[in-house]
This record gives sequence, structure tokens and C-alpha cells, in this order.
Amino acid sequence: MTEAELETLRVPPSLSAKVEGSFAYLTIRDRLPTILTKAVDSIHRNKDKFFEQYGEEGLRAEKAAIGLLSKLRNELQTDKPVLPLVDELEDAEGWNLYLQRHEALQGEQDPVSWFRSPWLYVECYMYRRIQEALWLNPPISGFDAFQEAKTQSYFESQRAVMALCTHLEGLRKTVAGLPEDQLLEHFDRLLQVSLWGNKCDLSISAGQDNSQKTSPIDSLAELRPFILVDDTRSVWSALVSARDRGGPGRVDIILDNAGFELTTDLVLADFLVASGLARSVRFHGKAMPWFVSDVTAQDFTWTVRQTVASNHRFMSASGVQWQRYVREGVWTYLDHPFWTQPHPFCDMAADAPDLHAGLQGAALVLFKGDLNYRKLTGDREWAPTAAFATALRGFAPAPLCSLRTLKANVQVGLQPGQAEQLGQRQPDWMTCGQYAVVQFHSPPRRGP
Ligand SMILES: O=P(O)(O)OC[C@@]1(O)O[C@H](CO)[C@@H](O)[C@@H]1O
Ligand SMILES: [Mn+2]
Repeated sequence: MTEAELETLRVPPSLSAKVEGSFAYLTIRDRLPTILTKAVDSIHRNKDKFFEQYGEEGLRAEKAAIGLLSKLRNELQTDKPVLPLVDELEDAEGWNLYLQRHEALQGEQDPVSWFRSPWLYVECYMYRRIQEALWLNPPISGFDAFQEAKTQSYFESQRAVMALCTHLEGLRKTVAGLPEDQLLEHFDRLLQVSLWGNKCDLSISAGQDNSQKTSPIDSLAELRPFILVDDTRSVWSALVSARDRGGPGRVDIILDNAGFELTTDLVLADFLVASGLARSVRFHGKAMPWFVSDVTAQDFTWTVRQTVASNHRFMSASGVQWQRYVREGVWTYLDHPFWTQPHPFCDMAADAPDLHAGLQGAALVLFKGDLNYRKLTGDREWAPTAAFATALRGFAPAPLCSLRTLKANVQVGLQPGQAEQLGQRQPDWMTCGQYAVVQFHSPPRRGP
């Protein structure tokens, strides 16, 4: 039996649109074409700007990029074979090798295509093809077709951002002298705020407004019953044991969405440093526009600057502190290409050894959001009671925690009967975005 055949015996199949009516099927059939159409609309809306900036060349580029995205949408809707990338971005070769890997796995008779190959792969591939369409058409190569949606989502969430920054500024004054039990309470609260910030995601809403309208602190009590796995105490212990062993450790936050969710992550990171639970924070964003609302370097910088420039005194004070953290190197922003590739995270040690080695230096790695959870678990049809450690398939560079609202039908680590009970209460519990997990895993101890 070949390794590939053995492999399929060991792990459940990948989620895919092969299953008509499945969430993957409905996403690829309905949501992805809508997202592509909105990307085309965004490019078209900027046609005059391109003309002002680049003259006729800008018009040509706009027309050509839209042509490529329309072709992509047709390929997707008619289940055409996945095509090799033709741009010269540095990761193109890796993507094309991944395509060959899947072609070998599926065999001649079953071409790699949108509705017959792993959902995780083809959905990531779509966003990489959007990047190709723009890259092939300088001078608009750097245009982010999702920028307007992300900034609108930020502006729609201003009341919640003000409430959060007001809470943080009040906390900043007292956090140094807090007893441990009160520190834990504040940690628990801000971890949940970051968790629920993940509801604000423009991919699940296919670009519809999904911003945070109410104060995030006030709604925590009513949301707590919707947390299906709550390993907050284990997350706390990982930080406190590092601090008490040899001083506060470094926390890596693998970011998800811009807008309100990013602000909740910045507030959490500020609290971790100000409270002495972390000595530094590394933020990992995306190297290209991704899943509509994911954070790019431009989004990160823009969000900090917007916070500084606010005429709300506590927002501005928070933004100034965040700029200071970045200037002093306490906070660092990174965007390794691996995060915008299709790999499940169990491939990281082999496919991105530099990134994997870097994460090993963290006291804690926080993975935000649903796509990261799908990559942590390989986006496979695991039984809901499968252990999180099993689904990780050896991925454990450091103590890690997923902070995720459920928006795809993959979930592990539940108690026996819990999934059945949820299904009776709410058949779409895995994809409606109302439930969440704080799911922790620590690498097995190395050596004696
Ligand atoms: O990672 P996020 O922002 O929490 O969610 C990403 C997402 O909205 O996009 C995909 C569906 O299109 C799913 O992975 C998930 O529903
Ligand atoms: Mn996202």
C-alpha cells in the first residue's frame, strides 16, 4: 500500500464540495462567487482613481484585472480544473508544487477542481488567484479589493472600540498592583472579548456588514454559555508558569480579521504587556489580501494610526501606547508567506521550518478565528469527540490556543453527546457563528 493510501486510512477525509449541500459546497457555489463579484465591483469603482493616477495604463489594468477575475469566477462556477499560477511572486512555485501534490493524490481520472478537491485548498487558492490577477496588471498590483469593506467595518464598530479603549485605559492605571485573582478576572474578560471579536468576519457574511455595534464587555455574560470548550485556565497557567519560571514570556498572536477584531487583539496584547503576563508580542498577519477581512500590514498600520488620530481621548491614548510598543520593539508585526498558503499547520515544520522554529520561542501562541482552526485541524471530517491533540497531528511548536467562533463544520474536543445535544437545539451550530471555543494544547514535555 502506498504512503498516500496508508495516510487516507489514518485520518478522516478532507471537507470538500463533493458532498452536495454541504457547507463547503454552499460556500463554493454561492459565497465565493459573491465575494469575487464584490472584488470586481471594488476594482471597477476605483476606475477613475486609476485613470487619475496612471492615465490610460490604469484603465487598461482595471479592465484586464476585472477580465481575469471574471474568468476565475467562471472557472469556479463551472468546476473547471485548478490552474497553475503564472505570476512571478515568490510563492508561486510552492503553490504549483501543491497543485502537483494534489494531482498525484487524485490521479488522472479525477482532475483537481473546485468541487472535487479539498475545500481548504480551493478556497485559499481563490484568494491567491485574486492576488495574481492584480499582480499581472501593474500599476494596480498593490490594490486591495477588500480595503473598502475592511475600513467600513472598522468605522461601523467605533462605539464598541471606544468602550473597549475606555475599559483598557481604566485598567492600565491599576493593573500593576492587582492581586492574581483580579488579574485573572481581567485576563478572562479580555480573552473573551478577543474571542467574540471573531464574529466580525466579512468572509462568512460574503462582504455584508458584520461590525460590532454594542459594547463587547457588557455582552460577555450572556455569551458565555455559547463557549463550547473553555480552556482559559490552561492558557492563564501557560503564561503564569512562564512568568514565574524565568520572567514573562513572548506571546505570538496569529491574527485573523481587521476592523473590530484587530482592535480586540491589540487591547488584549496591551493588557498582557502592561500586566507583566508577557514581555513582548509578535503579531502575524497576511502577506496579501485574504479571506476578505484578514489583516495585512497596511491594515495593521492604518488601525493603529486611526486609533491615535481619534478625538476620543481614551482611544487616542491607547493608540499612542500601541505606537510606543511598536517603536520600542515590544510589539512586532510579521507576515510570513506560509499564512497565505493552503497548508494545514501540521505541514509547517516541513514547509516553513523557519516560521515553526520561531514559534517554538513563544510562551503562548494564540490562533484567532475559523480559518486558522480549519488549518490547525486539517479541515477534516473529524468526529466532534476526537481529541484536539489528535487533530493537530503533531503540530505543537509551543503552548497554543485557538480563539474561534464556529463558522465551518469542523469541531473536535467536545464531550460525548455534546454535538448531538447542540444539533437538536440548533442544526447549524457549527456554521452559524454563534458558538465559540477557547481550545488549548501544550506540546508534550521534551526530554527527562
Ligand atoms: O477565519 P475567519 O475570518 O474566522 O472565518 C473565515 C470564514 O468566514 O471563511 C470561510 C468560509 O468562506 C470559513 O473558513 C470561515 O467561515
Ligand atoms: Mn478571516
